[in-house]
Amino acid sequence: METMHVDLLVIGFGKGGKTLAGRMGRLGRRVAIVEQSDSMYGGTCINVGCVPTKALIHHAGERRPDDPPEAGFRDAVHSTTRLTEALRAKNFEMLDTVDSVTVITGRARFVDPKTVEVSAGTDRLLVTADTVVVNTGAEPVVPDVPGLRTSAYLRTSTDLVRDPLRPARMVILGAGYLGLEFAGMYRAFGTEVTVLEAGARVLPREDEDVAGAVAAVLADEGVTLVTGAAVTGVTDAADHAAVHYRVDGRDLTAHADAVLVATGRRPATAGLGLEAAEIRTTETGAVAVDEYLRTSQPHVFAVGDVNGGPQYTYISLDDSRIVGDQLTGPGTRTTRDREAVPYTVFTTPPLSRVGLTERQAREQGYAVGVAEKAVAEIAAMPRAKIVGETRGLMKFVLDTATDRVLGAALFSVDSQELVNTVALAMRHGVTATELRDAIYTHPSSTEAFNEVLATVR
Ligand SMILES: Cc1cc2nc3c(=O)[nH]c(=O)nc-3n(C[C@H](O)[C@H](O)[C@H](O)COP(=O)(O)OP(=O)(O)OC[C@H]3O[C@@H](n4cnc5c(N)ncnc54)[C@H](O)[C@@H]3O)c2cc1C
Ligand SMILES: NC(=O)c1ccc[n+]([C@@H]2O[C@H](COP(=O)([O-])OP(=O)(O)OC[C@H]3O[C@@H](n4cnc5c(N)ncnc54)[C@H](O)[C@@H]3O)[C@@H](O)[C@H]2O)c1
Repeated sequence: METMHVDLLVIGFGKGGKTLAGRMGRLGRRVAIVEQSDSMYGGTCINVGCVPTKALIHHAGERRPDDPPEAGFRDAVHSTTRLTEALRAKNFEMLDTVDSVTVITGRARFVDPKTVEVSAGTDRLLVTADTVVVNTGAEPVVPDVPGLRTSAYLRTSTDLVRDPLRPARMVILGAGYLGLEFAGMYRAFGTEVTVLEAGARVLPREDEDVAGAVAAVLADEGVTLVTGAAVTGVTDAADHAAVHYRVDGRDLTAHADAVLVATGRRPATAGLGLEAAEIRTTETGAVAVDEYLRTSQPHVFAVGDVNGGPQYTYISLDDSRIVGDQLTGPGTRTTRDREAVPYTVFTTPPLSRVGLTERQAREQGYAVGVAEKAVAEIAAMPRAKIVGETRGLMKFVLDTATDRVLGAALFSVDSQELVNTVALAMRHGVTATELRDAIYTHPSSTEAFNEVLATVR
């Protein structure tokens, strides 16, 4: 069997791992990065996650009412596929062209703490390394519902972003990020969408008024949202699936050409041989790490979704900064440095959040002030009217004792950009009054802060 030794071995071509591989390779270290699939160079985000979903959502928003749904959808999927192919090729090239970096296509598994076997078909390669970084991402959870796992109509987000055939009817299990983004996007392409959520409401982590505003917009678009739904079984008929569920003591059935599971993603550790390397995992199956992202083996780190942290591309990127700091810097950076990490659910308009919800702030005993306004009523934000997207609301949660911004929920056009300004302000101690009285360009969405932050009560 062939063998090789490297300074750094990265398992999985995700955001954090590829960034580290490039950084260390450019410093002249011998690096190997292993990716199990030649259609995944660059990882989940660019191939089957953030980028294709946001591209499809963009195309859905560009549709005119008289556009034929079938052609529009096919064109959107094809143009998205061209985009992901180009990004994948660029990602591969960015590492492949660094002299000391070797990209290996195959599946990796630890055989002992310092040795990893890579297999591709009948080929085997043994790689030993001084440092190993596990970056294998996460995979969809398929709930144990009778008939679901064997249904011919079961789909994951990965299947859907590559499928040019638009289902006429879709049932989505789960009303989290994935469920709501796909619901809005498919609905805009003309699909009849039913979302079955087990919890009492959509986006259970958000304030009730915010989640309610998102639900109202989706319902207005024609999405059927069922909360408190216990999915009891799936049966395949000749040309569709029947999804059975129980809500408020009643047994109901929804019919679908595709059943999308959007019930969370779990760290991808199956078959990695973590036991052979004596690398500990958590109760949820994530690779256990300390605040420096070191595993129970001091020379092995885990970055990105696989370490059980928040599942966002920019967290995987930040993980790579922490490990990079361990490998070539002062080694002081940790996950505890993270403050006010924002996120966006790409519904239309998008919902962006940072910091505490109003509920959390009250539970934590702050002297809570709330500044809130419906987008349609913000006179100082003509941008919403210019682009014809006046739905949504802006809400700030403030500490009236210190004038600090504790959190924000921005359900509005451009909020995926706005939230970064609020997060930066929170991190650097900019007060609510300063944020309110700052000079913003016109016409922009940010200038809404002048008006909304003046409504504090
Ligand atoms: C549909 C969808 C939409 C999303 N939208 C957003 C968004 O808008 N914004 C955002 O920030 N996040 C979004 N996310 C989450 C984001 O994609 C992930 O958090 C991020 O990609 C995780 O990156 P990672 O570095 O952990 O690894 P990944 O990018 O997941 O890479 C892991 C790689 O490891 C490979 N691998 C696994 N096991 C092995 C093995 N044994 N051997 C070799 N290779 C292996 C896999 O093939 C994969 O390529 C979305 C996710 C999904 C599914
Ligand atoms: N815009 C983004 O940043 C973005 C977009 C998509 C995905 N992601 C990432 O991917 C991860 C996975 O997303 P997700 O939406 O699948 O997970 P999620 O955890 O956000 O939501 C899952 C939802 O499914 C519900 N659920 C669980 N089991 C169920 C069942 N049996 N029947 C009905 N409902 C059920 C839960 O109550 C929850 O509301 C997220 O944690 C997120 O970090 C991010």
